[in-house]
Amino acid sequence: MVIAKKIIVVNPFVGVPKHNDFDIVQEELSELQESEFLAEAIYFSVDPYQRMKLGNVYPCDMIGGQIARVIESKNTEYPVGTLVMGHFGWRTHTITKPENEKLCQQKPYLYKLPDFEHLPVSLGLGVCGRVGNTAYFGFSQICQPKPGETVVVSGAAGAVGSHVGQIAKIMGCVVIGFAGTDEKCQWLIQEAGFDHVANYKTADIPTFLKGTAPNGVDCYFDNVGGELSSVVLSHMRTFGRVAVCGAISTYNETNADKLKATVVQPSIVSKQLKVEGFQVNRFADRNMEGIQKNLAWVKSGQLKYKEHLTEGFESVIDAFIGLFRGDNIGKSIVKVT
Ligand SMILES: NC(=O)C1=CN([C@@H]2O[C@H](COP(=O)(O)OP(=O)(O)OC[C@H]3O[C@@H](n4cnc5c(N)ncnc54)[C@H](OP(=O)(O)O)[C@@H]3O)[C@@H](O)[C@H]2O)C=CC1
Ligand SMILES: CCCCCC(=O)/C=C/[C@@H]1[C@@H](C/C=C\CCCC(=O)O)[C@@H](O)C[C@H]1O
Repeated sequence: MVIAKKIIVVNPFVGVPKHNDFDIVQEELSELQESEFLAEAIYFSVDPYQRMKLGNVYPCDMIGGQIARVIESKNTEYPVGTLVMGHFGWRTHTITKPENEKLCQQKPYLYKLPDFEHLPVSLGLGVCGRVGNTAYFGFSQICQPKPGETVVVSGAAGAVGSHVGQIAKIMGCVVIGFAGTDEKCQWLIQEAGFDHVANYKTADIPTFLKGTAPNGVDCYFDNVGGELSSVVLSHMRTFGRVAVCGAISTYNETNADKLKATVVQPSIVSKQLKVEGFQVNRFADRNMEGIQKNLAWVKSGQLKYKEHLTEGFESVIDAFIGLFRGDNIGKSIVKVT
């Protein structure tokens, strides 16, 4: 009999998640039924949405994607040795079957990894997974960029942001990024090929934008929301497009006054902006197309990736808290064993 270790959340998060919001428990797994398989976790994904998408019943299992290997199987489509991406949560062992898709909010719930050749399988959680698809579909479909246009990316040194900026360069745009440390800004210029960057914690943002986007911003890919985004909106060009991907600056906010909308409507009306939120689930039926596109860019060297790797099952809690301290450059992942 297999005993799985899993992380549960014991109470709703208040403000930044804390270690004592979590507990580690064991679960006895039953025998495999027809069409089920047993998967063993290799890497966990660490993502901001995990702060926002738990249900109303506590304790509950922590949600999350993982790369896992099939170690026992009663499903011919998923023989022993198959590598999968699955939304199994933070747990070492999982018994599942493809039909469980209907029980999961995340789409797709489960798929076999394509052949990454010499590249690490952990890329299936980042640049060649749903995060990569967030960048690829979110930017290309929502921003509809054209060569020569000026693109601003917030959260630029993170998993999604660093990817969006590089696609924008591939598409011939001028790319401006905002990140939270000078080290991140340096990496964005030197490695990721951004044209201009600023540390949003220390820069005079209006002056920086006037200097780097004198004719205004055509596309804004927003990962953070809040005040920074209000300033960027006021620097948009007529008919600019805004892809609202996330709002991490608000996820831990407990002061209700700070969650009231800053007045952005005059910018939207006067510049006739198109502002559209999206969730990558919308593009689930094109999941493999996006992965193959990003994989090809990685293989050709046009798309660089960086992973922020933490090791050990239990350390995933600290890696998660670290997202909100800005610990990571690129994709935060945890090697489970
Ligand atoms: N719509 C969708 O389908 C999806 C949306 N998302 C969203 O995209 C965004 C980026 O996600 P992802 O790339 O995975 O995460 P990141 O890799 O960007 O990691 C989080 C980063 O956010 C920054 N950050 C943390 N707190 C704040 C704050 N208070 N204000 C501004 N920045 C902050 C930190 O960087 P720094 O040092 O620069 O502050 C931190 O490193 C998130 O908002 C997420 O929710 C992600 C996936 C799918
Ligand atoms: C106000 C809440 C905004 C949350 C925005 C956000 O981050 C939404 C994300 C999910 C998204 C998760 C996608 C990629 C995560 C990659 C790793 C993985 O687990 O596969 C998608 O599931 C729909 C949004 O809910």
